[in-house]
Amino acid sequence: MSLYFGTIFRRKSFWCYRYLFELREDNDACKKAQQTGAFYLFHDLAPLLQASGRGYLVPRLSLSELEGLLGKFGQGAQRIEESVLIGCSDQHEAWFALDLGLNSSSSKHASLPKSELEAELKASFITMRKALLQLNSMDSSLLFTAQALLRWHDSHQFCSKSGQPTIKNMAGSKRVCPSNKIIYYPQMAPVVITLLSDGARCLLARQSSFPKGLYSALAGFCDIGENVEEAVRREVAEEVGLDVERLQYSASQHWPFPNSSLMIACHATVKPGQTEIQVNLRELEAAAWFSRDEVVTALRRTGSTLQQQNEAFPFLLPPKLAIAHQLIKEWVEQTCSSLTA
Ligand SMILES: NC(=O)c1ccc[n+]([C@@H]2O[C@H](COP(=O)([O-])OP(=O)(O)OC[C@H]3O[C@@H](n4cnc5c(N)ncnc54)[C@H](O)[C@@H]3O)[C@@H](O)[C@H]2O)c1
Ligand SMILES: [Mg+2]
Repeated sequence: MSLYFGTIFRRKSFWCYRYLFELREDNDACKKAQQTGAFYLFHDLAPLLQASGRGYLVPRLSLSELEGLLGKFGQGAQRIEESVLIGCSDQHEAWFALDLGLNSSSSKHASLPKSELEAELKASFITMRKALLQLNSMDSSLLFTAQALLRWHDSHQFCSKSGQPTIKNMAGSKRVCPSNKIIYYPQMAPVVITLLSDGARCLLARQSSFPKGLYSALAGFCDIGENVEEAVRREVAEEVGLDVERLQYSASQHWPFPNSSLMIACHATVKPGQTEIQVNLRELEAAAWFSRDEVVTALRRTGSTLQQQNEAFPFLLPPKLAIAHQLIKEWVEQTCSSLTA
């Protein structure tokens, strides 16, 4: 079993994109790639991690190590066909993810006992929410992809038209209904996330489910038929009763919660003088304008974790991995340069 320190996930090369495309299209090539590939393990959608100092390392198994492990638990190599392709290295080492703890109704294989697996692997299956606060951006990106794909396969075992079990291709990039040939592809839900500014202040809000003191940018799922601009205007109006004046795209991020979302992050401004917030209490617990100084102080306190949270720090911002954090940081930098210009 080898351990990675997060140096594996960076922008893919041209060859890597082409290789992954080939593996998705060709079941035999994908099966062959498993022989020299590496496997990331999950148990009921929780990734296998190994505590190291203040963070986690992500263990990976070779095919022979995985076969040995399955053998110890009385399962054959056929189980490996449930794995999904999640990436590759520039040296064409393919990476797969396999969940040994899902209890799918159509799976031929039983879920393996978590604590025995953990003892055997000398590592633990940690929920993604817990791991999120301590993983680096490279590892988290790969694990988010893996979890999203594994979750999608688990919940798309049957054709919604015929009711028959669907069949996964080797890479796990699609499922097909054998009776009517309908092809199902993994899906993400588009979500807009907007940092609203009145020039001097930015608007942050919190839901009652957030950790104590945590405020974030306004977020909301796109409605069917909406474009990004419409979704931003609607969400801002629905949640805080304000009109968006100018809108600027910033960046995007795949986010695993609650299922699999594509977060589309934007900066927006309100018309000068039109800043009175009407909080929609069905959606939010609170929303308020924060000055640049207040945000700068809160950013200084926000590491990659929320561990500092306590009574002495009433105002917290999302962790570094969240795109909300990046939006807020960008706004601080922009207001700083406009102040000095
Ligand atoms: N990465 C980040 O920085 C960041 C920051 C804030 C929020 N988020 C994510 O954005 C997501 C959306 O924000 P929100 O909760 O304010 O959304 P929201 O304002 O649209 O409110 C959520 C409600 O929308 C409805 N809804 C409509 N389509 C849905 C779908 N496809 N899936 C689930 N619910 C749907 C449900 O009734 C749900 O209760 C959250 O789940 C959160 O994880 C990410
Ligand atoms: Mg919302």
